[in-house]
Amino acid sequence: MTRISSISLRRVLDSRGNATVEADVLTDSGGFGRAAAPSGASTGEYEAIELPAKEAIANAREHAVPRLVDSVYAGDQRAVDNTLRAADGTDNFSEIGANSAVAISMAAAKAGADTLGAPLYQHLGGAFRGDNFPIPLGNVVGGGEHAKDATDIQEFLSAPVGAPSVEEAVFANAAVHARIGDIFDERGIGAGKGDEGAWAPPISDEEAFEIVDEAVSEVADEVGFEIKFGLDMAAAEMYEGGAYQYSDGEKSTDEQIEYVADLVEEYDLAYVEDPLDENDYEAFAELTDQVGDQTLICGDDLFVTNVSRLQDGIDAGAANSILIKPNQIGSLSDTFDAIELAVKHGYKTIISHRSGETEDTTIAHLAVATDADYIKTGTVAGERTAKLNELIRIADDAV
Ligand SMILES: O=C(O)[C@@H](CO)OP(=O)(O)O
Ligand SMILES: [Mg+2]
Repeated sequence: MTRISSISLRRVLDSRGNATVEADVLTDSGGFGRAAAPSGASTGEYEAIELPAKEAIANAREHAVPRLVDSVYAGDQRAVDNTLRAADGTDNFSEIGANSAVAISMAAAKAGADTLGAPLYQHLGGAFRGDNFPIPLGNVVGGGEHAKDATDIQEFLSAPVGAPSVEEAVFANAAVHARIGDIFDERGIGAGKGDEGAWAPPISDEEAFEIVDEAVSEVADEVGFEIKFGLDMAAAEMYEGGAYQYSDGEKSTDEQIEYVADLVEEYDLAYVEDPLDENDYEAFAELTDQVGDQTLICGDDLFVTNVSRLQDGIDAGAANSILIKPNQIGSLSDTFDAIELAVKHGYKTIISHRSGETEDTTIAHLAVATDADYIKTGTVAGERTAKLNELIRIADDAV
């Protein structure tokens, strides 16, 4: 029996030192699941609403917990998530908070898996999952909203596209991160780290491109397989007054499209996330038309893991891949719906962490369960390695 017998909610720390929501779900037969909500800094305008942790917990205790306990089966994910939606009563979880909702949704999934004695990825994805692994995109240099006085572009991402195993891919990204640290030392550049553990150097984007390119090719030579790199431009954060604001001037939308297309060409980029503003489907479509056969153009703030925004993108031909963040939409069922729609229309899927994270490893299981093409979950910091190490364990059949 997987009927939920109790739900506890508490405030815990995230990696930025902010409060977030952790949920424990217990079932009649002793199944147990624990999960915590992550939190974004460069959040999309259309994301589900994160409430202050105390408020989210109080509201979920009042509205959601009584509806779930003794009534809903933890193994029945749709029922759990429909109950969360009904208890909330809004379309963006602004009543109980997407942070409470996603923590309960993920904890229920883990309790369901525990009751079955199955690993989470198998409970979510079925018996035939566990052989295919996503390519990890590793944030190695960054700035934007994740670090002050660093690059304009939010994330430079190592992409070990030729790695023969997930383990080798994870170690390749760590080697790229380390090599970049050495290059900074050689050049006398003092760099701290941003919210996700990437280097946050006080250099221009241009210099960052040159350094990341050098590090990636050196490590590729060492390990003997292909490593490319990509970007999260988080361009909605730069878009102000009808133009993209860079430290050395602004670019119109047409100039931004040309700039990104040139970067794809020059650096053979594997991936470009949010190169344009979150409201500009048309510009996304134009760029996708120009370079979509050479690289992934990914919508994060553009789609916010939301099926209706994704459908608009599909109709417009905007992007060819989607970033998937369960807390952007608030439940695992909604997350699965977005993935299913993406796959149906040939969009690649990238399961992603947030800049504020905990030691929770749900997204590693989600990526394997859904056969995702990529996972973006950092490179070195503990809350990032929690997910990367979990992928290695899943590959080793040790979860
Ligand atoms: O923009 C992003 O893709 C994410 C994760 O890297 O950042 P944040 O969680 O701050 O939105
Ligand atoms: Mg992003």
